[in-house]
Amino acid sequence: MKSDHHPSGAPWRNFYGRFKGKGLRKSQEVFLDEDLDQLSPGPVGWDVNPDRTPLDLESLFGGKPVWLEIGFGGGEHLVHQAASNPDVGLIGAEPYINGVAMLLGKIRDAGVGNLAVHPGDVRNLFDVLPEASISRAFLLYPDPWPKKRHHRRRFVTEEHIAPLARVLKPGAIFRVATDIPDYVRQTLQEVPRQGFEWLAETPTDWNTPWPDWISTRYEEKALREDRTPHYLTFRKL
Ligand SMILES: C[S@@+](CC[C@H](N)C(=O)[O-])C[C@H]1O[C@@H](n2cnc3c(N)ncnc32)[C@H](O)[C@@H]1O
Repeated sequence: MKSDHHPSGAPWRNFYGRFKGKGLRKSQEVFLDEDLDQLSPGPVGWDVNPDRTPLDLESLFGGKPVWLEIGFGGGEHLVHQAASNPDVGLIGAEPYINGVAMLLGKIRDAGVGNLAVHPGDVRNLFDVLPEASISRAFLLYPDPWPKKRHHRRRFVTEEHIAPLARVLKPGAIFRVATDIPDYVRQTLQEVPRQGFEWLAETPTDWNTPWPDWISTRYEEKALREDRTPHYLTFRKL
């Protein structure tokens, strides 16, 4: 069933138009318009594809394996992975408009061309990604929703993980980082229910970062506030 998380179904330019005068500096607005026009392969997702034709990842990335980062925040990890893995195509999804602006600056500085942006809710992207098309997914410091009555809004619930599981290839890796012990609990409970196994010793233990890790803005904040990062690795069955 198709979900409908972006009510207007408007083209991406209108999506940005809605943010004009709402916290973005003028230079960032221009920057977004110009850079998204020039960005190769450009924005993806059904906001730019209201007919929801499945994305042709072959023509987007020339047959490279495709990795997905969900909620890339300021984009530091996404650009790092794109720069370190030129033989991979990266897609990042993030509805936070200032985050998209920050990412575009980093893409420009790093000069990476193997990165596509979905400037919106990843659920809209799931609707247009072909089944078993993604080789790796990252969920880094997802919104914690600390109150018990809000736990069902967390990303690691069936609503999000079932469509993620659909688009991942069998054997694909799904990495989750969080500094919230109760988020670890819920992740270990919910993710395996959707057809994943936890690789408890990858990396060596859950307090050791992955070898290719760079810290994100939220991880830096957690460390400053004395919270301990946890790194969980799952494999899609
Ligand atoms: C706590 S921040 C972490 C940002 C970044 N990953 C980091 O570690 O610095 C969580 C991010 O997830 C994004 N997010 C929340 N729900 C999302 C969704 N459904 N699709 C895509 N991104 C989402 C938020 O906008 C926010 O930027």
